[in-house]
This record gives sequence, C-alpha cells and structure tokens, in this order.
Amino acid sequence: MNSISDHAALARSMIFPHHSWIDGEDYSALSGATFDTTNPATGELLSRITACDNRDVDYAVSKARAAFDDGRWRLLAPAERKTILLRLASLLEDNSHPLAVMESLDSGKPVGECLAVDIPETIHILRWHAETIDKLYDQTAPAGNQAMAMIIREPVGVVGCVLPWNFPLLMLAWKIGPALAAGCSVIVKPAEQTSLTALRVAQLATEAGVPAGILNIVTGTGREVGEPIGLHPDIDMVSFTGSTATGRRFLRYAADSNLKRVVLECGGKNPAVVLEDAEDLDKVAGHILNGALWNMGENCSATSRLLVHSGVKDKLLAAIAAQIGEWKMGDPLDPASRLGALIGKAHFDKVNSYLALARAENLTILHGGDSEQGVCIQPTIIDGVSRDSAIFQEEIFGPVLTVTPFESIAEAITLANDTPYGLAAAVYSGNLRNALNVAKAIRAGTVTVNCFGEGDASTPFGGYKQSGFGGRDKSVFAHDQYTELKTIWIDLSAPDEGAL
Ligand SMILES: NC(=O)C1=CN([C@@H]2O[C@H](COP(=O)(O)OP(=O)(O)OC[C@H]3O[C@@H](n4cnc5c(N)ncnc54)[C@H](OP(=O)(O)O)[C@@H]3O)[C@@H](O)[C@H]2O)C=CC1
Ligand SMILES: CCCCCCCC(=O)O
Repeated sequence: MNSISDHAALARSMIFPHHSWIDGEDYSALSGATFDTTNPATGELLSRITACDNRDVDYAVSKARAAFDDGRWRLLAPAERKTILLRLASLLEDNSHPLAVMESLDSGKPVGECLAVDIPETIHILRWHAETIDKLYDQTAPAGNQAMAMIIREPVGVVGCVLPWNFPLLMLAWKIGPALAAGCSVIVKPAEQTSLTALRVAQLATEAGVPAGILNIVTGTGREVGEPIGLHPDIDMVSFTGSTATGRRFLRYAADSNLKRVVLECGGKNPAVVLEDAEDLDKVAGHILNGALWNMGENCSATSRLLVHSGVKDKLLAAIAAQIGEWKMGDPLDPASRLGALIGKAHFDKVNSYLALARAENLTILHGGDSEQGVCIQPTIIDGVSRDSAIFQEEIFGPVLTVTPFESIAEAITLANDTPYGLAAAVYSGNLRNALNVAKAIRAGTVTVNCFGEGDASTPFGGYKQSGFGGRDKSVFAHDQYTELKTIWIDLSAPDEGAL
C-alpha cells in the first residue's frame, strides 16, 4: 500500500490539466477567461482552468454533431468500439494511482477511498458497458406471417452530461459508459470544483482510439456552460446528476428549447430502517455509520436518517457510539483517513447551518456537531429529530446522521416515505417477510436489506419522486437513456396478397 509520503510526492510532481478538451485536443475558451480550482483540504491552487461560455458550447456541439453524423463512432463495428473502450479502461487502470491522487486533491476525498472505490468502480463501469456493445440484441415484434417488425435501437445523438462534484470520475463513467457504448457523441460539463480527472480521462480516451469529437469536456460554470447545454437546439438529450433545484432547471431548458430528452438523478434523504427484530446490532451499527458517513456524507444515496424501533434504539446507539471513533478524519492524502474535507466553503457553511439549526431546535447532539480546521466537519449524530424538522426533510450532504424512533412497522414506513425524495433506503430485520414488506412499501429506487450500498454495474440506479426523472444510470437499463427505439416494418406477404 502507498504511504502518505508516496501520495504527497506524486501530488508534487503532478501536472494538472487546464484546457477544455474538444474535438480530440486541448481547447481554450474564446473569451480567454479562466477559473481557479483549489484543493479543498488546503486551499492550495491546483490549476487555472479555461472558463467556457455559450460560444464554446456551440463550438463543441458543432464538433460533436459532425462526429455523430459522419458515423466515425456509431458506425464502427461493435467489436471495434468495444475494443477501444476496453483499451480506455486499461489505460485508466495503468493510471490508477495518479488518478486517485488527482481526484483526492481536487475533491477532498480520502485517497484510500479513491484507490479502493472510485477508480476501480470507474474502470469496472466502463468495462461493463463496453462488454455490452457486442452482446445486446435488438428484437422483432410478434407481427404475424405477413410482415416482419424489427425493433432496433439507435444512438440518441449528441448527449450533454452535466456532472456533480461528489463522485467526479464515477459519475463521468456512469454517464459516458452507456452513452459511448450506444454510439452517441458526448459533451461533458464537469462540476466547476472537480474538472481535473474528467479532462485526464478525455486525454486517455483519445489515446485509446476514441475518435475526435466523440468525447468532449467543456469546463466552466453552471450558468455559462450548463445552461447553454440545457438550451442547445442541437443537443438531443441531457443526463444530469446533482441537486433537485438544478435538475428542475433542465426540464425548463428542454421545454424552452427543443424538447430534448432529460434524465435527472437528483438528491436523496434516505432512511435506514432498523426493525425491532434486527439481528447483530454491532454489524448493523457498522452499516449505519458507513451509510451515513462514507464520502463525508456527500452522497445522494447516503442513508442519513436512522429510523429505529424504540425497543432497540438504546442498544443500537451504544453500538454506534462504540464504532464512531473508527471514522478518523484527517489529511485526505493519509491512507488512514476515512473522512477528508468537504468540497468547499459554501457547502461547509450549508452543512454547518443545519448543525446550528439542530442547536436552535434543542435537539440532542450525541456526537460531533462541530467543524474542524478548514472545511472538515466531525461525524455528527443528532437524536430526537421529528418529521417536521428541516433536518429530517432536507438533504444536508454532510457527515450527519439523524435519529428518529418509531413504535410499529406501519409508522416506520410512513416516516421512511415522508420526504420529497425517493432515491435509496436500507432495512435491517432478522425476519425476511418483515424486511421484504418494508422494502416493497418504501418508495425508492434502491432498497438494501441487511446491508448498505449502491449495488453493482449490473443494477439500475435512480430515484422515485423528486430524486429522479426520466431513466436510470448503470445496468442495461441505462442504455434506454441513450438510445431511440425505431420500428422497421417489412412486408412479407406474397405478391398476390398485396402490401401490408
Ligand atoms: N445527486 C447528487 O449526487 C448531488 C446532489 N447535490 C446536492 O446539491 C446541493 C448543491 O450542490 P451544487 O454543487 O450547487 O449542485 P448543482 O446541482 O447546482 O450542480 C450540479 C451540476 O449542475 C451545474 N449547474 C449548476 N447550476 C446550473 C444551472 N443554472 N444550469 C445548468 N447547470 C447548472 C453545476 O455546475 P457548477 O459546477 O458550476 O456548479 C454542476 O455541474 C448539495 O448540497 C447537495 O445537496 C450536489 C451534488 C451531487
Ligand atoms: C460505488 C459507489 C457509488 C456511489 C454513487 C453515489 C451516487 C451519487 O451520489 O450520485
């Protein structure tokens, strides 16, 4: 395993990208403007990145459209496209350590997590989608003997992917994996805070053989780049991950422009429901902490609301108290750190405002509740949170777990569903019938039973209610986002029977 000094040495020697990547090469904004990207853990400047605007988006779209129309990617033999994407995955694997350090420096994530999860999962997702290219079949309809109706999938066209900062590489892979597998041209807008690894991946994609114009990275702000992508008349669809408020804007952009397809993966306020018959509360406590604290709680599927039967609450909270010390906060480049820095000052202030609210509401703060140096927040557990509190209803996106007791399974289900969101949930029970009934009653896209996690590349990810719209990320179901269905009818009737 690499030590903190290995990571720090690599960080010192690293050359950070500072251009956008359009049509297979570096690109500087026409305005010449730049924005600073800094290390949230230290405030140190990492790179001054070109700040694009609508004119640069127009340029990127023209290149992506030309690349789509001339078929340089979508018309390649499936096995050839697969080979190129597998080559990209291998290049990422070869660059795992630098990519992990770059991701950690840019986002404040612990480098150990980047090495253990973000980078290998990114590679796995790209490989998984690459493998589908020559393995998914189209269909024929039961059209009878007089005709054949073929239902084929075609790439949707030019796709805009607007990304969040919490899993910069992984969310890139969730979008471009199926989009490139489908044969689309892609324009990615990374979050302003975390553009570096997407730019590096685009360089490696070109090295792997992805043709110019197929994968473009346009850097800049939501207003200057995200909005022109949303409004662009020649972009066929947008796949977005981020806040529900910004997701809503993309629906308006589509309505105000070309009715482009919009797929949204938005916020969550996910419950972990511990029934009275839950087994092995020490193990459950470990899952609860992981669900709430992993990635500093900057995770849309974080199970940040603990709903626990009053009969097991004290025992579970004692088990949580015994384990919370394992969540060591520290330098993101220290492999021992499980919690690093939040993404930046504005987000830190937002998370802190909820802690202030907890104090104003006289809630019991069992652990943490304070900030540390820089933009770090201690793992925090707040007890006695009622369903009408903003702390129960709103996405905090920090290492904060709320605790709410219940007396019956019916009450647990009501509490679990009592937010505008429906992304994920966890249920803990030793009784499979109870667990399954609760899992089915919770309105969420993913429910884990006696475990926590987003699942594998093979399972769809997305939300009910205000957590999502229009489709799913990951799995073969993600291919629905990036493809159009076309029906082709062929007349099979004998000449004397006439046309269909
Ligand atoms: N579902 C999830 O995984 C995520 C949820 N969130 C939630 O959102 C909250 C706010 O975080 P924030 O970073 O502001 O999230 P946003 O939803 O605002 O950002 C996500 C992406 O949308 C872009 N964007 C922002 N404003 C616009 C706009 N007007 N038009 C088009 N694109 C836009 C951003 O650009 P830019 O980089 O310039 O901001 C970024 O690329 C967090 O506290 C958390 O609750 C945040 C991130 C991920
Ligand atoms: C393998 C871990 C996947 C984490 C995905 C989180 C999704 C999100 O926050 O949008």
